[in-house]
Amino acid sequence: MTTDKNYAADSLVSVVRAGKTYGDHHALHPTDWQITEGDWWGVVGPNGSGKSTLLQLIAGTESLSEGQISIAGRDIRSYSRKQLSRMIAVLQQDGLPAISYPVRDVVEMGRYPYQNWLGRESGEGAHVVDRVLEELGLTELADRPLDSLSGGQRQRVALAKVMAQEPRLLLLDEPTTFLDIKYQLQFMELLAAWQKKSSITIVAVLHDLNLAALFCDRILALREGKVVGEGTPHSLMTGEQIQEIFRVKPAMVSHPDHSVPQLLLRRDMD
Ligand SMILES: Nc1ncnc2c1ncn2[C@@H]1O[C@H](COP(=O)(O)OP(=O)(O)OP(=O)(O)O)[C@@H](O)[C@H]1O
Repeated sequence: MTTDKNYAADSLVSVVRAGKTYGDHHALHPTDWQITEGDWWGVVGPNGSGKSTLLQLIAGTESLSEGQISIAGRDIRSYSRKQLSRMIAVLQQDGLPAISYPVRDVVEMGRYPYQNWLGRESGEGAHVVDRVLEELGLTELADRPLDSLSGGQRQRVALAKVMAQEPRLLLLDEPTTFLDIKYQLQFMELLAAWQKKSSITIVAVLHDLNLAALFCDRILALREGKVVGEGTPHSLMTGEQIQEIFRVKPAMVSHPDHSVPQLLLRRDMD
């Protein structure tokens, strides 16, 4: 195993001058970012600011135009796809299509990185699916086809599938977009419980800044393909910085239970 010299000892992910260009358009300008193992990062920014691009580069599903990304001290390009999927799981905003597969079968697909070419797995693996179904309250739905579930239940199954994958790093791209407020909160609490138990590292692109402030340890803000802020919710979510990043003037309040900054939108009174 080759160890990369830019790798900080406690970094799970090391992003060094990493950039992505499509034609002559810089989707992501050269970016530096260190993600410490066990942290929960929120990635925020306006539409088209490069959030998904950054996530895809870390997931290894898009190739770098410049710079380097290392996962656990090794250049991402040196991993096979199967090796990467034992380390990294990705969940999109509409994590699973409404197909007629039973819930259990879908969650079992998360075990693919651990199966041999016959689709079999040795050791503990077989129990993982049962445990995950139980933890996410899906045992009773295990035999139901996915297309008979609500969008919120389906996103919970998508979470179960990535949990069954047992990754060290979970990348989420706007995972709560299609969920109502109850399911949004439930989804984030399930993530929080999982992180507490397993010290998994989480990177979540979130449009909802209030959810980001409630759940994330740290926030990375992008604008026009560049990092324009990085820090704790307290340090990043000030009225001035929100205005700088999003070009809206919010009213900021402190959450009455958790003392984190929360944002209220203001109507344009002019
Ligand atoms: N495959 C592609 N080909 C060409 N341009 C792309 C491609 N993917 C992204 N881009 C461009 O790169 C820029 C960043 O896109 P990206 O999807 O990373 O932004 P984002 O912050 O995730 O946006 P949103 O919040 O709207 O999802 C945009 O201008 C987008 O049009």
